Amino acid sequence: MDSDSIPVITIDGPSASGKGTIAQLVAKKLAFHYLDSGALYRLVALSVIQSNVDSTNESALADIALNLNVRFHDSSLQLNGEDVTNSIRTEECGKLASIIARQLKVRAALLQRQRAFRQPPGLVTDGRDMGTVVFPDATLKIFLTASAEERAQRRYKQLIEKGINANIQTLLQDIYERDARDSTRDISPLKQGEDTKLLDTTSLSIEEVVNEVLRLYNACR
Ligand SMILES: Nc1ncnc2c1ncn2[C@@H]1O[C@H](COP(=O)(O)OP(=O)(O)O)[C@@H](O)[C@H]1O
Ligand SMILES: Nc1ccn([C@H]2C[C@H](O)[C@@H](COP(=O)(O)OP(=O)(O)O)O2)c(=O)n1
Repeated sequence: MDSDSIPVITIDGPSASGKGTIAQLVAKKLAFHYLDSGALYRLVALSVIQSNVDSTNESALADIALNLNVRFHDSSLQLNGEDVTNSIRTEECGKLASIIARQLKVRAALLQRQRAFRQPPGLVTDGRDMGTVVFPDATLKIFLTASAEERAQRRYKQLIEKGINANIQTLLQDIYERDARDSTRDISPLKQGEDTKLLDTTSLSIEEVVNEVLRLYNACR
């Protein structure tokens, strides 16, 4: 099966819209592979935090991105053999990832690694530019969103459940800032492509969203 014929579902959208949750559940239902592209940017950010490399040194960050020693195993993540599953989920890491993600060399260094996840029988992947840049020929492209207030509530609940300290007002401000940074950058901005289905999940349950994505996928195969 050549790579172009391997089905891909892309789920792009702003922070805490539910992309990762929905993508993982859809991948499980279809027995497809799953790629959390945001985790790659977060791993670069974590490497910067841990090594205090200058986050404006684009070439140094591109080297880090190119040589990430990462292992994805179900829902856990190892960087250089160390479990960083929760360490990358802090808002500090998410914010730095968003700042670093504006750099062309970092994005270029992660592109082939992301595309290598396209393996039989198929791939479900979430991020900001999966349908617009990484997999432009994806079988189904979804833009998943929700109100900023709902997304702040979801992220707050999620972080507290992970034992990570959080403040709802700070989270809401972080979400507004991250939304603006990710959608106004020059390179690979977060946007709904013309061939992309909009799914506003503000008032939908996880199950309703998963069922809608599966319905859309079955309708376009
Ligand atoms: N439709 C939904 N309704 C309520 N909670 C949701 C919904 N979708 C996702 N969540 C929850 O919101 C939180 C953030 O979801 P996540 O998948 O991490 O978002 P993203 O990957 O877009 O940042 C998770 O705790 C998840 O369980
Ligand atoms: N495909 C992607 C994925 C993430 N990024 C950047 C921009 C995002 O704010 C950060 C973190 O992404 P991530 O999806 O982990 O963030 P959320 O879980 O949506 O809060 O990385 C990107 O530029 N392109």
